[in-house]
Amino acid sequence: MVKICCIGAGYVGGPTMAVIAIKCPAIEVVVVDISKPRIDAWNSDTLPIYEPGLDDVVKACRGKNLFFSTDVEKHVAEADIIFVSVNTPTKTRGLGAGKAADLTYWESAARMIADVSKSDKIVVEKSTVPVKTAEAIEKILTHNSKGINYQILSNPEFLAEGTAIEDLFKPDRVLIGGRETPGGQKAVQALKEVYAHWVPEENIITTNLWSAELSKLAANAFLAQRISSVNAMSALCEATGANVSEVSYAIGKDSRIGPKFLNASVGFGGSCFQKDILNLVYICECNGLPEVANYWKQVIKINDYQKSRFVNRVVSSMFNTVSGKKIAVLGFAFKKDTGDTRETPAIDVCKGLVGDKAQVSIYDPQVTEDQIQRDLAMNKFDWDHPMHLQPTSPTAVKQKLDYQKIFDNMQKPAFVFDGRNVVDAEKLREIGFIVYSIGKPLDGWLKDMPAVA
Ligand SMILES: NC(=O)C1=CN([C@@H]2O[C@H](COP(=O)(O)OP(=O)(O)OC[C@H]3O[C@@H](n4cnc5c(N)ncnc54)[C@H](O)[C@@H]3O)[C@@H](O)[C@H]2O)C=CC1
Ligand SMILES: O=C(O)[C@H]1O[C@H](OP(=O)(O)OP(=O)(O)OC[C@H]2O[C@@H](n3ccc(=O)[nH]c3=O)[C@H](O)[C@@H]2O)[C@H](O)[C@@H](O)[C@@H]1O
Repeated sequence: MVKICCIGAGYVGGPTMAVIAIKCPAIEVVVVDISKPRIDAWNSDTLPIYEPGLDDVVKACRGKNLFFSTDVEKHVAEADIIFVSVNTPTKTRGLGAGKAADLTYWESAARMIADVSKSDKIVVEKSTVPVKTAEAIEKILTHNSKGINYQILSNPEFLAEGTAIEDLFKPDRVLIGGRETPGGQKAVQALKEVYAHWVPEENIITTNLWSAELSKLAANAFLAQRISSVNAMSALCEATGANVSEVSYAIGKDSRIGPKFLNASVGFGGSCFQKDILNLVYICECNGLPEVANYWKQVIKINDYQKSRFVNRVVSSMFNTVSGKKIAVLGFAFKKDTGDTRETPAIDVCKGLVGDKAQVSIYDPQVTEDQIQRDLAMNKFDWDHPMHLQPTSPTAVKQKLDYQKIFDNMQKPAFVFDGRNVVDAEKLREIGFIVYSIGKPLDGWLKDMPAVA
C-alpha cells in the first residue's frame, strides 16, 4: 500500500489530502501537524476550517484510509510520498522583510524529514514557494542523506477557499514539476498516478521544477492583476457615470479576456494574493529586474488604493466625519463561504473607520468575536506568525436582512455602502437609503460629497 504523509493540516493540507483519500481508497493518507488543537479539531465533529462539502468527504474516509496525527516523525518516516503544505508567510523582519517569503516552517519540515527518514522518499512542495526553493530543499535533504534517495517535486495547489472541494474534485489542471533525470521523471510518474485516479490525463501537466514553482506565483499574480484592473476601472466608472458591471460584461464577452474574475470589489484579500505578489516582486528585484518588480507592485498599490478609496467614500459621505457614528459591518472574512480572515479587506476598512472614531459593530456568521478582535489588534504581516487558528464554532445559519426594518431604526439620512456589489441598490433606494455601489453611477448625495483617496 502506498503511504502518503502531508505535513501541515491547514486550508490546503486538510482538504487536499481528504480528496486524495476519498479518490484513492488503496492509498493510506496521514495528515500531520505540530498544532495539537488543529489535529484535535480534524479528529472531531467540528473541523478547524469551514469549507462547503468538506465535512462529508472527511467523514467518509476518516479512520479508514485518512488519519490526522501529531506524531509527525513516525508518519514521515513511514511514508513513500511526503507533501509539505506548511505556511509560507511574508517575512516580517530581516533581509527581504515585508516582501520575501518566510521559509522557516518549510526549512524545519525539511530538516525533520532528513533526520527521521530511513527509506527513499518523494518530497512534494505543496506550499507556494519562491522559484528555486526545490534546490535549497534538495541541499538540506541530501546533505546528510545516509544513502537515502530523495526526489523533490513541485506540485502547487490552485484551489480557492470557499470552493476547495469542488476545485479539488474537478481541477482545471494539476501541475507537477520534477528534475529532468530518470529518477526525477520516475517520481513525476508516481505522483501522476495518484492524481490519475480522478483527473483526466490531459489535465495533468508536467514541467521542469522551476516552471512549476514559477507558474504558481504567476497564476496568482495574473488573477490578482485582473481584480486590480477592474477595480481601477471602477474608480473611473464612478467619475464618468459608466457602470463597472456593464463594462465587465462587455469586455468579458471577448473570448480572449473571458468573463470570470472581473467583479469589482473593495479589494482582494486572502492569505495568498498579496503575499505571493510581494514574493514575486522580491524575486524580480533579486534577479536585477526592477522594471518587472515595479510592474507587479502596482497590483498591490491599486488594491490598497481601492480599500482606502472605500473608507474615504464612507467618511466623506457623512459630512467628512464618522466620529461617534454607528456603523454596522456585515461580513468580515475575505470572501463568502469561508471563515478565513487572513488579509481580509474588512480589516483595513474597519481600522480606517475606527481610526476616524466610528462606533463599529461587526458581524460574520463564520467568524467569532475573538477572531475579529485579534485581527483588528494585529500588525500588518503578523497574521500568519504564529499560526492563525480558525474559529471552531461558526454558525451556518443564513439570515435574511429586513432592510425596511433596518431603515426605520436608523438615523437619517441612512446609508448603505456595498463593497461587493451584492445588494439590490434600486430596492434600497426605494426604501429611502442612500446607496454606494462600487463602480456604479453615484447617487446625487454622493456626487455632492467627493471622496479623495
Ligand atoms: N489557503 C489557500 O487557499 C491556499 C494556500 N496555498 C499555499 O499553501 C501553503 C499552506 O497554506 P494554508 O494551508 O492556507 O496554511 P495554514 O496556515 O492553514 O496551514 C499550515 C499548517 O502547517 C503547520 N505547520 C507549520 N510548520 C510545521 C511543521 N514544521 N511541521 C508540521 N506542521 C507544521 C501549521 O501548524 C499549520 O496548521 C502556503 O504556502 C500557501 O501559500 C496554496 C493554494 C491555496
Ligand atoms: O494560492 C491561493 O491561495 C489561491 O488564491 C486564490 O484563491 P482564494 O484567495 O482562496 O480566493 P479567490 O476566489 O481567488 O478570491 C481572492 C480575493 O479576491 C476577491 N475577488 C475575486 C474575484 C473577483 O472577481 N473580484 C474580487 O474582488 C475575493 O473576494 C477575495 O477577497 C486563487 O483563486 C487560487 O487559485 C489560489 O490557489
